[in-house]
Amino acid sequence: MKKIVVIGGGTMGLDIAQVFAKKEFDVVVRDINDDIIKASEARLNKGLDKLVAKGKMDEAKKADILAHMTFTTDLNLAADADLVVEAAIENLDIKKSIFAELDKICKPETILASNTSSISITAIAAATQRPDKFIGMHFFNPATVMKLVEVIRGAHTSDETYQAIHDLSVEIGKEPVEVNEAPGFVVNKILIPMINEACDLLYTGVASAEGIDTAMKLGANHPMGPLALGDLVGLDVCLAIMDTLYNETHDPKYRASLLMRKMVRAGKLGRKTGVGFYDYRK
Ligand SMILES: CC(=O)CC(=O)SCCNC(=O)CCNC(=O)[C@H](O)C(C)(C)COP(=O)(O)OP(=O)(O)OC[C@H]1O[C@@H](n2cnc3c(N)ncnc32)[C@H](O)[C@@H]1OP(=O)(O)O
Ligand SMILES: NC(=O)C1=CN([C@@H]2O[C@H](COP(=O)(O)OP(=O)(O)OC[C@H]3O[C@@H](n4cnc5c(N)ncnc54)[C@H](O)[C@@H]3O)[C@@H](O)[C@H]2O)C=CC1
Repeated sequence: MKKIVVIGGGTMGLDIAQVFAKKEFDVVVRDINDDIIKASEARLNKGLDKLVAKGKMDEAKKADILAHMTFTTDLNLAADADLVVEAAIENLDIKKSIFAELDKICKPETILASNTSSISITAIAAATQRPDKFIGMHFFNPATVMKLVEVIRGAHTSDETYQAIHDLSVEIGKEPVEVNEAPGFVVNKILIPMINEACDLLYTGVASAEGIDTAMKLGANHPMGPLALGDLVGLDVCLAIMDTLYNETHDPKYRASLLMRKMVRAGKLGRKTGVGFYDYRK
């Protein structure tokens, strides 16, 4: 495997691309317009500069990573890719339309992977003529730091495709866990309802945001509190995951918190919009 295309240069796409580029794969990041692509490239430069300033990376490695990355709005650059990892927004119809197009553009051997947080791999794969070469490759935020990759088999994923993505995950320094398709897979089935519960605690006035987060940090030894984590993930992503869990199971325990939905409607998505449960604009 040599050339990898990442669809979406947002929170996850940019970090995933960086992980591959660090291991010297040729990576293309594709997003929908020039402004977003420029902002994504600027975020990459800023992030790498920070690592250099902290002495965690030297200038030569930074230059090497940049040399392995291309930013574009042109999906046709995926024609000769060995792998495409999609990290666009958490919406089935959008993912299906992206993969229907990729299926026509990419060479027949290209593996198509989605970084979806919760959506059925089988449902997305149905937009293509190659469901055997379709798989979930689910990274965790921040993807440059978190060790896990959930490797998710859809109904038609071949063993060959599974093995290729398992081996690639090991090659980039991650720890793969094999997962059979189910809404939310493993981590998000547990983690996102916890964030949802934290929203309800805040909504019902049981404790302040700081109080809830401090309680979970000190009482459960979590590295960050659930509300701060919701802000890191993005409340739009959390809400999309809760809605998938609910719509797939109709189990009321997965009903999204009214506060979470209200905040998404208000555009308070967390770090990416500058405001969520906390204010990041300073
Ligand atoms: C929604 C989904 O589908 C799935 C998901 O992703 S769910 C979310 C999963 N993620 C989590 O649960 C994250 C929980 N939080 C954590 O693990 C930690 O708070 C954290 C890794 C984010 C930060 O860790 P921390 O110890 O508080 O901060 P810090 O000391 O600054 O960072 C630890 C290391 O990560 C690095 N780091 C932190 N954030 C980083 C980033 N965004 N980019 C690059 N490096 C980063 C730091 O440089 C540091 O590296 P060293 O160990 O080499 O010094
Ligand atoms: N935020 C998180 O913590 C995690 C998110 N995910 C999943 O990763 C995916 C991306 O999430 P985020 O990066 O958080 O979202 P984001 O909102 O930060 O970024 C999404 C990006 O996709 C772009 N995009 C939308 N349509 C596109 C298209 N047709 N082609 C190319 N780019 C397109 C948007 O312009 C945006 O830049 C989602 O499926 C999400 O569920 C998975 C793991 C963790």
